[in-house]
Amino acid sequence: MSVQGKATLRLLDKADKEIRKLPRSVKGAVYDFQYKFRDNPELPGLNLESLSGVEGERLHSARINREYRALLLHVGNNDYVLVAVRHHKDVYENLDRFKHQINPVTGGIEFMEVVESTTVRAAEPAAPGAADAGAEPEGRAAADTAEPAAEPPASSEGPAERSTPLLADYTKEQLRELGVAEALLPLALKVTTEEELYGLVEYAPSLTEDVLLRLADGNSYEEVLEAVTRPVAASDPVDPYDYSAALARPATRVTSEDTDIQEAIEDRFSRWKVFLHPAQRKLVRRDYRGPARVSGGPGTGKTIVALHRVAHLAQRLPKGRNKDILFTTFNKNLAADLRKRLLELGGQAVADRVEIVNIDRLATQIVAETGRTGRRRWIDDGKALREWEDMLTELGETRWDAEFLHAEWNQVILGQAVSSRADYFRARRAGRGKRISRAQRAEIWQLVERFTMRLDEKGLWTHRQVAELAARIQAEQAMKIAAFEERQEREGAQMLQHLEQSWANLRYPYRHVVVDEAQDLSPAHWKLLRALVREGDNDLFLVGDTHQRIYDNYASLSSLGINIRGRSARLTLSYRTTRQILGSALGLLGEETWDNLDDSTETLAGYRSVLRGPRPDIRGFDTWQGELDALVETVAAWQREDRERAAAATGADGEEPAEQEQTAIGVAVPTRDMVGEVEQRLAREGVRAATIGPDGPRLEDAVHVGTLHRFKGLEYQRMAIAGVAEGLVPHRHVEQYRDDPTRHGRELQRARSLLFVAATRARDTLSITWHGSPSPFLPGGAAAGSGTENAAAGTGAAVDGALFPPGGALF
Ligand SMILES: Nc1ncnc2c1ncn2[C@@H]1O[C@H](COP(=O)(O)OP(=O)(O)OP(=O)(O)O)[C@@H](O)[C@H]1O
Repeated sequence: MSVQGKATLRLLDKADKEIRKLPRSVKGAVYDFQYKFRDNPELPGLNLESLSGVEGERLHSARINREYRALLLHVGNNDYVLVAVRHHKDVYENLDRFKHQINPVTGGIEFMEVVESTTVRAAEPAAPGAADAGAEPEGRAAADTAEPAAEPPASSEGPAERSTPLLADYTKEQLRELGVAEALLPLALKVTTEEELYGLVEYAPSLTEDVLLRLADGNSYEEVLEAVTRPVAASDPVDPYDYSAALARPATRVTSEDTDIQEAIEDRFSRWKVFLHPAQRKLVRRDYRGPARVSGGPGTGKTIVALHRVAHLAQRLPKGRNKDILFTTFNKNLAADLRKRLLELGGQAVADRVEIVNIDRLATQIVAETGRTGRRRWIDDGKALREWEDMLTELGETRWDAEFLHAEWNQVILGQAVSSRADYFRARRAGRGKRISRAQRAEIWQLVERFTMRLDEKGLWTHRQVAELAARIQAEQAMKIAAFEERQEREGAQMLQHLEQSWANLRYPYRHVVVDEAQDLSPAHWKLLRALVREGDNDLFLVGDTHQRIYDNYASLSSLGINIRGRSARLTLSYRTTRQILGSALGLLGEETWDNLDDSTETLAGYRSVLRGPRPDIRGFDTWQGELDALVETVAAWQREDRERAAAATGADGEEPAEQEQTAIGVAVPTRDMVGEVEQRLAREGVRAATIGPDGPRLEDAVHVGTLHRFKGLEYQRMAIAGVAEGLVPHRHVEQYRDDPTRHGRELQRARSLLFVAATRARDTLSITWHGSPSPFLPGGAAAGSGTENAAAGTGAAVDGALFPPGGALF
């Protein structure tokens, strides 16, 4: 080791959590320590030494202050990785419990603490004096097990159950093949209770944690191998002694910048920015020979992958000032959020190269630039339908009704970006029910032409119309480019002399297009995006989940010139939702099948979480007023609890809690009227509330109230969904489509998705309530869990006794 050289000091996954839990004064000392260490690790005051005292051992300790020590792995040269910060009393005894290895399956560096008495260890804070209240998932998990309504404590199990190890069906060799850390194998095969298992995985490497919880969930060896281990296995042979090579592998979850440690100390650290899961990292960095798609259940980090992908592509652009990357999504407020987060992730240099705009706005800009249309006013579907009705009345037309024509125009003509009568004769009408003849198609086409002229004359248009027009404009542009390039190839230099300026400026606007929330885009949107970027390597990158489709847009990408075959991947580990919420939310999806944006089906197989918390609470009331009263009480109680927890986290010496996170609470209801009522009631009880509008929440620091739609893409620690009643979820108006089974089925599926989206916004706590009769989407037991308006009667749902009940069984 060179004595004069400066050192690099990185932070290993999970060590940041320990730092965040430390009292402020200790954090200050860690802050000074990392500066000094990087400048000169040999500084005498730092006492850098091999922990065992044996020369050449990798695990070192260094002095942070009188009481605390840093545990460091020496990787090679002056490269160190900070793996833990501990009180000195917890460092020097029983050294054998600290283990590190290069995982032979993934090739990543792992550090762990093997604690025999796991149950006790799990309940302790990371270090003496540390505040554990604001802790990240593990901290939450430990606290949550105290809830009486949650899983029964381990001690309630009978002696017979205690003695059978949870993973008795597996061999050491199988666990090893799945990537469980060698040092934890004996304990993993010994644990007999859920508590012990959680104690064990708290300080285990992430892969071990994921594998063990999945097996305990009842998944088979093969399933875990497929869903968890294979996606992160090293692609090259692993040398278990080469720590430098291991440091560079995606499986080593380590920060790259020195400033990351500072951010962890200052509570500005965002894990998503640095600790990508190896499966996420692979998707971000890969070179794709064409369009690629990433799917995955809610909270699996699709948006995070899209953000990193954009930053990765931006960093590889040739020097310049053009915005060569388009990053788009469906909603305006989500585009604003992406802009903020990309800046946070990549800084101004990256943000300057990226156009971030929601898809409809992009379409509007493209149309406006051509000057083809003049000033127009937007109308929504309701207003467009009234225009149809007026037109048919004026024409005395009775063969077709307005509702049918509007749907045909939206779903078939605009929906598939059909731009000529001839194309309409050929258009697929899948999902439209009633068959129509060629002569009838001719009649419909004529009426649609009349209708669009009528809107033109009145200066009106719909978003779908603009998307279709923009797609047409851009497709014409792409054809011109192709013609130009063909000519250029034929005529070469000769042609350049005769170039008109307009031809010389022909180019695709973007080199790369990245799309978030892909499930909600319409065929016209896809046609537009396809024409904005040259077909080729890394052209289009899409992330989305069709289970979360909440607008009436369906697309078959391959029929739109976007071929993702062989370039599709799925993320399966949720970073947002607890296992309990995830299981219940999956139950809301029923037995439906979902498409994969490409004429085939999509599943959520393997979708899982390693976080845990209380089971969702589901309650019924006789009337909406009774439900409202309970809702307000719940929200007030959550706020009280969070205030008390924050107060308890204040150190004994009055020191501020180390991690002060404002608890975010969301309240979703099915209708706009209910939003108003909830907001008023909360305000009356002195709870600060704000509605979520089209641009997002009107106030950050308040309880957010909105319709189910408005919660798309958002995230809350505590989430209440009220009014999940018959007639409201799904809304009774879907019954008007009873005679058209395809349409009816589609409307029902969308309503399920909407409830699924709202339920999966919750991180820790989820409450679902209803009045009258429960929504048919709530599993059968909902009615049995019903209470009455008389307060305490509303009880949590009956709980299945299984250790980790399968998805959907939790209600
Ligand atoms: N590698 C990671 N490390 C830490 N946190 C992560 C990671 N990946 C994602 N997250 C966190 O998980 C949460 C969900 O991520 P994200 O919003 O990207 O998921 P999503 O799949 O797009 O969700 P949805 O489909 O529900 O909108 C966020 O809080 C995000 O910061």
